[in-house]
Amino acid sequence: MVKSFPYQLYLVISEETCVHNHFLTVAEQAVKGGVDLVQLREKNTSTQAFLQKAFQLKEVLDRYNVPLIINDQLEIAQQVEAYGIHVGTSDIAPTQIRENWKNLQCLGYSIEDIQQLDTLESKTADYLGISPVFSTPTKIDTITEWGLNGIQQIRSMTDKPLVAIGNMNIQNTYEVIKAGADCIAVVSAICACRNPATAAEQLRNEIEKA
Ligand SMILES: Cc1ncc(COP(=O)(O)OP(=O)(O)O)c(N)n1
Ligand SMILES: Cc1ncsc1CCOP(=O)(O)O
Ligand SMILES: [Mg+2]
Repeated sequence: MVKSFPYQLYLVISEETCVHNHFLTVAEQAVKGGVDLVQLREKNTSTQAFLQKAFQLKEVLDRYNVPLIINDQLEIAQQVEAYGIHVGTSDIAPTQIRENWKNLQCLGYSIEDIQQLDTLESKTADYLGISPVFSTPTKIDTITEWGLNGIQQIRSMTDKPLVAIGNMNIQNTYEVIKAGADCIAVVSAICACRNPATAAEQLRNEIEKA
């Protein structure tokens, strides 16, 4: 379990969302621009291809001491010795993950409705993903669009680190941090840009203003 969560700019990446550059280039440039945590989220690849990408990405991130989180897939996360895993309500439960991965360092769990906060699964997580803060075409199978009020409400109910995800960009980062998020997570705001380093730098500046 992580004792602290010093991360503020979290890149959630897949090969298909990287429009202009190879995903490994995007990850490296984003880290140079200020990303301090990266999640590999491959939804449309075979297990074998996911595993290969995870090894490749870990090799890049290790050079910069940036931790790797794997989306959904416990076996892949363990095989690549990732820093952690992120799961949601339709995935393997956090309590089950803890039982099966003894030296897991960081477990992220998506919060999709307010009742979930008062569950053992949420309490087992190291950070909570506010999912989504704003609706986004990148993930359409969502339940609650939390908005700024939702962040404030969740902030008042838990001391866990809160990661804001869903249509996060340089226009809304400042207010989302002010509302109580500790970290922002992005796909398109970095992966769809021609210059991932500049995109990350601009997001970082907004975080630091708050
Ligand atoms: C940081 C972060 N927050 C939320 C999510 C969404 O996870 P989940 O609800 O399991 O949905 P999928 O990503 O699996 O489609 C996330 N991946 N990362
Ligand atoms: C993975 C995920 N979980 C909640 S919203 C989302 C997608 C965020 O993508 P974008 O940053 O492009 O809106
Ligand atoms: Mg999931």
